Amino acid sequence: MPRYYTWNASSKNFQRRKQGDAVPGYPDVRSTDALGRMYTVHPKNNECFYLRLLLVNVRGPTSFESLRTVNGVIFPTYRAACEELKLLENDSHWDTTIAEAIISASPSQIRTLFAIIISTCFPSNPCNLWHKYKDNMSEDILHQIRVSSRNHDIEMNEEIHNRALLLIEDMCYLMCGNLLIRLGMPAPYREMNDAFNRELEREREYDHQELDLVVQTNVPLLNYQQKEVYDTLMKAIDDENGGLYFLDAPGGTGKTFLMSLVLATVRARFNIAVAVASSGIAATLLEGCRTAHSAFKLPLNLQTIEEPTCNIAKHSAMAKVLAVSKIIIWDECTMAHKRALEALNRTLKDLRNDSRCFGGAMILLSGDFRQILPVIPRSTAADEINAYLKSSNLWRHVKKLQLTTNMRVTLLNDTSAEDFSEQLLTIGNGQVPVDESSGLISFPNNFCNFVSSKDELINNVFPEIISNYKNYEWMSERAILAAKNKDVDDLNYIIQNKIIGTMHSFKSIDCVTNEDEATNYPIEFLNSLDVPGLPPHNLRLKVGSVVIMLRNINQPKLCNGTRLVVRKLMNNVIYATIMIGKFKGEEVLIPRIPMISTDMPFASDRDPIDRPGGRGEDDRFVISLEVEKRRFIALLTACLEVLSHQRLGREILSDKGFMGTNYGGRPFPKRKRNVVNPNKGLIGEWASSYSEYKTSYCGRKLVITDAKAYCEAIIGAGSKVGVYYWG
Ligand SMILES: Nc1ncnc2c1ncn2[C@@H]1O[C@H](COP(=O)(O)OP(=O)(O)OP(=O)(O)O)[C@@H](O)[C@H]1O
Repeated sequence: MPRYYTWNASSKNFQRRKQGDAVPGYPDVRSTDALGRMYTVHPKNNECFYLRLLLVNVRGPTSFESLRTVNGVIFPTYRAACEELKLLENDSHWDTTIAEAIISASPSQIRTLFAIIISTCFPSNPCNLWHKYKDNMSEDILHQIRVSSRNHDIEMNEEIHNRALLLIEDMCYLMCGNLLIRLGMPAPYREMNDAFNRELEREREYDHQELDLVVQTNVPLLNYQQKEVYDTLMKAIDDENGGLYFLDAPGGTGKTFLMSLVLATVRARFNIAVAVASSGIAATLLEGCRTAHSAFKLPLNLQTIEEPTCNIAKHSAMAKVLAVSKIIIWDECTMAHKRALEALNRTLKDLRNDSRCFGGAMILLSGDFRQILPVIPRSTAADEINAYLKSSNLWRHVKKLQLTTNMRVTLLNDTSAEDFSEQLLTIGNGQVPVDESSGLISFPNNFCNFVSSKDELINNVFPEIISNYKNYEWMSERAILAAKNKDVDDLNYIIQNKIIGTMHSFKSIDCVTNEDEATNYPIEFLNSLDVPGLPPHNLRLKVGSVVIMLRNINQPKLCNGTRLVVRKLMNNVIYATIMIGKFKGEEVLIPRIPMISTDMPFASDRDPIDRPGGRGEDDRFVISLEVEKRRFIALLTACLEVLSHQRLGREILSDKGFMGTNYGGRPFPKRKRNVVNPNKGLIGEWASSYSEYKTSYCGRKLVITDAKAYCEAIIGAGSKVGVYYWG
């Protein structure tokens, strides 16, 4: 429109341009290269909002009617057309999700899908869904009853539905810690089966004979070091004096083997042993293991709380479990924030009414500090060091146990594997010389096969992918890791194109949860953001694509890091087969899931999966972007990082009212250079003169590397500030 027309403010209409280039064939028409900008519309302005949504999503519409036409059907309203195009979230979505699933899924798969939906997706009327599909979710129970009673005339009844509800409630309790009644569902009738004691029962319902057999078979296999550690731990458990132990062992030395054996020994004696891990994927390696955050109900914002505690009520089932457990094992603890361990310490003291360290409980930490330290977004190396376990006051109580013999190498008897493991240890121990000018290290020549291009890398890792991609065993053995999301996207794109089949596109539905902010954040802007921890707005998948879950939705089966291969793609559900771990080969259904990013001031909903390469293909569903005023500094950081268009950045900031050439009334400092905040390191380079900052910074996207620290350094923490965005 602006190309051919200008707005006449006095007559309030558009008029043809009088200036500009002549348009061949139209003597009176002139055009310019002006770009049009659509007004943002508040969602309450219903049809206008949906019309705008269609305008930014439908390509090449020729009329308003063609905008409302989807797959040849003309819809009566813009809203209906948006719904058909899956641009809007609505409650019927969950209905269609289950309707799609029941075509080919088993009743137990449908129950799991239903439990995931009501635990994580918050449908407004879960009861209706239950009543509509309860028969589909109970068919296997009816079948079992018919077989066991040898009576095929038994019909579906309340008792059978109740059994299905009990199974769903158990799953929901593990997924989100809530009973069905709290999720808007009818409460199942439990006789002796008190829901409160479920947690305790779960920790006790192991096959003790099987565990005994594991212990008898594996204890004689332990090598000398492992046996020594095993005996020390078992003696400490028997003495019941508690203690904090750290099993320091590099990869392959048999940590998992040993810890599994300790867990089996304690559980075989009808005692409780709690196993947790810092990451979902590590949790899949130990029997009955969960993530530490979920089991201990740790706060998510550990970085900002000085003295956190676990969110476990003293009379809850989990409190009982922790109070009577003989040992608590925490795998990959080296990735945990020190405050997580401190929170556990405080909570255990309280729950066990014991002022000793960890309330006198026996804690076994395991991990390898050569591997990944706690990940703290937008932090410096110093922040990570400050957050890791060794900098906690509790560390002085640690009794160290060590394993050094690499069992993988010993068992394989492979000298090249031995060399590789030694090289890894040398790097991990910091013994490889660092190049002083670049701060980088060089790999030894025989460290690995070096390649010169992405194509060569792909061909080496995925040779003959066209004929091999259906072989899940082959696919599960290989992956390419990349440090940057952009590289992951590029690699995924190339690899997916090599797979035969139709590419399906799953687009997220992004919105601001606070409707008042809706006009400040147009949907196309939200779509353009690439938020850490969330899948891309347009997730493209093929049957055969390898994906990685980004969220723990059904631990330990479906957790952050689980690799799956896509078997079937439907509009609302993905059928996938688990490729690794204890549940390898199991088929699962993954619905679209609302996701809210805690990493940024955005709340975003997307499906949690990742493509071959590393980051994880999620099909994201709804991104609700929540911007809180008190977190606007973080938003600024986000804007500075993600906006590639200066004008857009400038407008957003000015729309919010934090635009200006000074900060909180103070003039912009011009004289300092390389300002260093003692806590944050270098936070930005300041110009020495007005003309220098005008010329050298003009048009740069990332003048400020850490907006929060920057603002705090200038006018103090917590102050209201505005950051001028030069453009
Ligand atoms: N004593 C043992 N007897 C037989 N096999 C063993 C023994 N110890 C370890 N293994 C085997 O060696 C391999 C490596 O052990 P494990 O996975 O427990 O090591 P890890 O220290 O946990 O390694 P990572 O840190 O890489 O996960 C496994 O296949 C395990 O079954």
